[in-house]
Amino acid sequence: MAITVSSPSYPISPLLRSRFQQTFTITLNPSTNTLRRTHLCCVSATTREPLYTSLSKPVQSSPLAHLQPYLLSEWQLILKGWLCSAASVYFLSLTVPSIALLPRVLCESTGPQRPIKEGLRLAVLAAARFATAYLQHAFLLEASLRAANRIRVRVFDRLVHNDLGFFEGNGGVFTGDVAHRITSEAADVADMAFALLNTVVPTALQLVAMSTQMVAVSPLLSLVSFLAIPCMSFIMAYLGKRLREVSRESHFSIARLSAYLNEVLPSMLAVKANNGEKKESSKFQSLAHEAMRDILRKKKMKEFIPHAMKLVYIGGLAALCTGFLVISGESFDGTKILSFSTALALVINPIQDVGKAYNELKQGEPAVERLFDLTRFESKVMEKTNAIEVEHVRGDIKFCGVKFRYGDETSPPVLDGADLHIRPGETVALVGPSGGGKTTLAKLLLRLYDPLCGSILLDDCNIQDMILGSLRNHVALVLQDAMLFSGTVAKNIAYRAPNEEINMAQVENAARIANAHEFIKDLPNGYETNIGPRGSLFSGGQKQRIAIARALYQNSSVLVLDEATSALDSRSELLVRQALERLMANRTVLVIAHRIETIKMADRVVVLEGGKFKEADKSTLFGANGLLESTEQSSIVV
Ligand SMILES: Nc1ncnc2c1ncn2[C@@H]1O[C@H](COP(=O)(O)OP(=O)(O)OP(=O)(O)O)[C@@H](O)[C@H]1O
Repeated sequence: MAITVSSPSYPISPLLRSRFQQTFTITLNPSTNTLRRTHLCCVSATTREPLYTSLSKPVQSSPLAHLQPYLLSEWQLILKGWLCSAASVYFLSLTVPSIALLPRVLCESTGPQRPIKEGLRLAVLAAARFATAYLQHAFLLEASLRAANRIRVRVFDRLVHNDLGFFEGNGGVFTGDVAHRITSEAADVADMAFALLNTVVPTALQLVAMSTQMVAVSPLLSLVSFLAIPCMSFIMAYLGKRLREVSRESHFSIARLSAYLNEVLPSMLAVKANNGEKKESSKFQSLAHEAMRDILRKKKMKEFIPHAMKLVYIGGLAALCTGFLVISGESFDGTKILSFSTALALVINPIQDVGKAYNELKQGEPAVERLFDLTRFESKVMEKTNAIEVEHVRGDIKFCGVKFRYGDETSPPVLDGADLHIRPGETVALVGPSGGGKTTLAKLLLRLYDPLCGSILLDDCNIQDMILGSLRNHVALVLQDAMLFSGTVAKNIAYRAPNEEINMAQVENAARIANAHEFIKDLPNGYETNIGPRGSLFSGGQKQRIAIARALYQNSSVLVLDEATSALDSRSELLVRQALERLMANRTVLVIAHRIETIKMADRVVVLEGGKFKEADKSTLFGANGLLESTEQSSIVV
């Protein structure tokens, strides 16, 4: 049974809320009528294109349920922390009567011996209390940080295994937002875990110990004192709800700020070239102001809650105790009063701690939800359980009636029954109008997306039957944007190899063939030079040659090449072209061609238009009149 509800209870940023219309399909378990799964379908308000895939996991009502397994995995540290807390409370409970006795000892003793002895006893007890309290904090802090780190690692691991569609915007989450969740919000989760661990047992122990002392002095007055607690619970519940809302808003504003920075900083070239500095500064200012306002609201609320609780508790307590004392006429001696009030003060402290922990809990809840949201998207590209490892391929590629579209049925198909056979060792140049689906075809060949119908065969084996890693080992991809990572040149060329298995001889050989060795050897540390973020140290042509060296290192039988459109100077162009020719030799190559020379080099040219392939004749393509109609529309650089 499926119900579609229009008002989502699922957390979503106001930014997304304003952009997208959401539809939630809640599936009920037919036998028990209980909520089993939530399928989330987020569609664009304008195109109605789905932006989320379905949620895969049963709904867990409480963020604490998410945290539980990670905390349990740190049980040894938690146990140590709680044992230290028990010891700390034990020393505290010995300290309280000693403090109460001290004035009498001072008044009654004739020599210095007894006060010194009592003073020393108190000092030892206080030192023991502080030492055990410190160890309690240290163990619990380590447990919560380790648990949060495990969550962070797990979330990232799920994230990198998501479909490419998730990162291409179909997940409805901006990359800056993702980075914010994994860094800053995971830190909030650690604070929340610590607050919980440091409150549940230690506070309960201290409350029990101090209450016992109070009850021992005056059971009735203690009972009256505890009556103030329910007043506090109401206030705490109300303020906690408010804090949760305020906290969620502040998470969203920071996430927006982070997403903005993530977008604008790598695009500084475009900003500067378009005189956009002022515009971007004012955009940042407004987002930063929004974030500051929301954070301030959260911080004020956080500060307010423990004080409000303390005030309510002490106020209620004073009223109740005074009323009780007046009515009952009970009287206390000095020691009893001191003992009772010390214990009472030490009850107020943990109650205040409960308030603070409640703060952290309410503030951490949205962070837990947002963090675990990232693990809920289910990949559409799934590896079959009986998928096969293919050792060697000749490079025979067949696209058989491939149909594909991004989004739902309302979006137009990018490929519509496309058929193409590329024989082993053949170089096929793919041309066609911009937006015709050339890059999409490359993505399908690497199984970054699956076709809606039809199949893609590599050496007559459906790529959906192959282990994903095995397929991607046999198909190398060289993109227009070289996509280098911060790290050394060697690590970039041998990106596929684990760091410890980099074969330097192969790296150097690949670099030589790719015409990259000459400039690499002149770098300060040669192959060990750090290339800066996204290879900022290199020119466009150098980056392309490193990307070609990377593909050569991979040594796959099939090469998919999205030729760069950006023009290089003639020498650089020649070096890149030579490198490409060497890379393409003895491989099956599908090249998304943007240059006439590449088309001339190819064995065949196919035009991708209207979602289908058409064979083109090279001689007519470069006839006396120049370019054919189809190439005129395409992005061929002449
Ligand atoms: N991740 C995506 N989500 C939704 N639509 C997409 C996505 N990627 C591409 N498209 C759309 O699919 C169509 C084909 O895009 P594709 O990038 O494959 O074209 P192309 O032929 O490579 O274009 P160009 O030559 O300009 O690079 C375009 O209409 C594009 O808007």
